[in-house]
Amino acid sequence: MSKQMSHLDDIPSTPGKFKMEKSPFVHNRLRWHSSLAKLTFWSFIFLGLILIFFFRSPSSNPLPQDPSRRSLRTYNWGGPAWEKRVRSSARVRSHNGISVLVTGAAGFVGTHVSAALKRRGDGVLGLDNFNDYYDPSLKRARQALLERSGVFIVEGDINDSALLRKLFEVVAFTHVMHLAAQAGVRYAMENPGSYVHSNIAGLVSLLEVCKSANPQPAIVWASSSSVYGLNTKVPFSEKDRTDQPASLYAATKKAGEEIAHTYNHIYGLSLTGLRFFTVYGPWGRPDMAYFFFTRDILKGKSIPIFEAANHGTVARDFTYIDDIVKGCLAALDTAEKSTGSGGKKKGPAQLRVYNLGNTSPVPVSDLVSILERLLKVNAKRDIMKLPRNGDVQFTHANISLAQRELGYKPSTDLQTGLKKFVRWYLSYYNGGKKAAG
Ligand SMILES: O=C(O)[C@H]1O[C@H](OP(=O)(O)OP(=O)(O)OC[C@H]2O[C@@H](n3ccc(=O)[nH]c3=O)[C@H](O)[C@@H]2O)[C@H](O)[C@@H](O)[C@H]1O
Repeated sequence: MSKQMSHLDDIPSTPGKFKMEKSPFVHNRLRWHSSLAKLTFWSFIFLGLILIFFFRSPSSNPLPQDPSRRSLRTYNWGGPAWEKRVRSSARVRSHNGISVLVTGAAGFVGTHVSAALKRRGDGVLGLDNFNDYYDPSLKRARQALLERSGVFIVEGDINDSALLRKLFEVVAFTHVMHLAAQAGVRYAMENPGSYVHSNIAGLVSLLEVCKSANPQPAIVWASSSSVYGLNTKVPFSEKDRTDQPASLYAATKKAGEEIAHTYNHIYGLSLTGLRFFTVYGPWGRPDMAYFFFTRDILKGKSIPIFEAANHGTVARDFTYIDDIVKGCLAALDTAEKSTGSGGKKKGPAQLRVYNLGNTSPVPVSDLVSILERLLKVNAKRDIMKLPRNGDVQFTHANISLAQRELGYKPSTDLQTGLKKFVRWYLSYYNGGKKAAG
């Protein structure tokens, strides 16, 4: 940079000043031409550097502002060796096993579900775009974990229809576990486009390819407890209204449920939406409160704890990851086949929605007390008004439908689940001497 500046400094500021040189006119012209050439040359270099910096550098902000940056990324896929890996990962190794494409496989729930399916002998192929919504090194660590158990994660975006079509050409997936999404309720105000890109456009892109696949797979996908929005009747039942979302995140998940209805109705796709309630546990998401509270309590930083009007309690039906995994597997196992083929519906197909919660909401302040005991550190509590940017005051799942039809029975209370999370957290970050991002 300073070198370029010195070249720029060599150029006189006005041509008039230039003519005042003592050297003869011709010599001056030659000097002028060579200086112009140098200026042009360095300008190109400078521009080139700016462009390289723009496209290559990771954002200094951990949460990128421009969702389209993600779709600008190109991924390498294809070729005989790649296809061999895809086939081998998706190969069913148990009697009556299923072959599942897991989108968002390097994500929190995706990693746990992929590992569980692989353990019981199902074929599993992962797909993930490894975006930098939160520390991608955590996603890479999850990928390494899955690789050791024989799950290959294809690097790509669900909006890449050509890639999705290729995957279905190589493997006749019986099921899709669709967990790729832009998560987080508060971040939706910062980067609304990323929610539309992943949760709406991405879902449609995936369903388009599924509807044309032959055979069509059955699809189980992640909806959210946030679809209950501003409802006040508790516990939340699947029969309750879901037309008052409090965040764009919730609105895109609600839209997903309507889109699922459409693809089920027109093309005979078998679709099951799972409304997850604040899932937590080892290998979790650093953008979630229990995770960054742990990091900040350990650092001695104060943590913002939300409180509703008139000191009202804010509570969540925190649900442990192992319970969620059981619910996901049960949803896959009870999913009926899609009925269409070649993009045409042949008959009515299954369309389901289930709450997967814990049925025992815990105030956020109690969550902090449990963390204090487990970490043996007092938290610096900064009590704040619940922001009006997507948060709802409480969630509480009625799980009787999932209990009846999926045999879903959560068995981990928050104290037990957080103990397992803290053990993982300390060994992952302190064992490896990493700093939590
Ligand atoms: O069930 C879902 O469908 C969603 O669950 C999760 O959302 P939430 O339940 O909002 O989780 P999370 O942010 O961990 O806040 C937990 C609690 O801490 C409170 N909270 C939060 C932040 C803070 O700074 N202070 C605070 O008190 C906050 O008010 C809340 O009461 C997923 O992130 C989301 O992707 C989606 O899957």
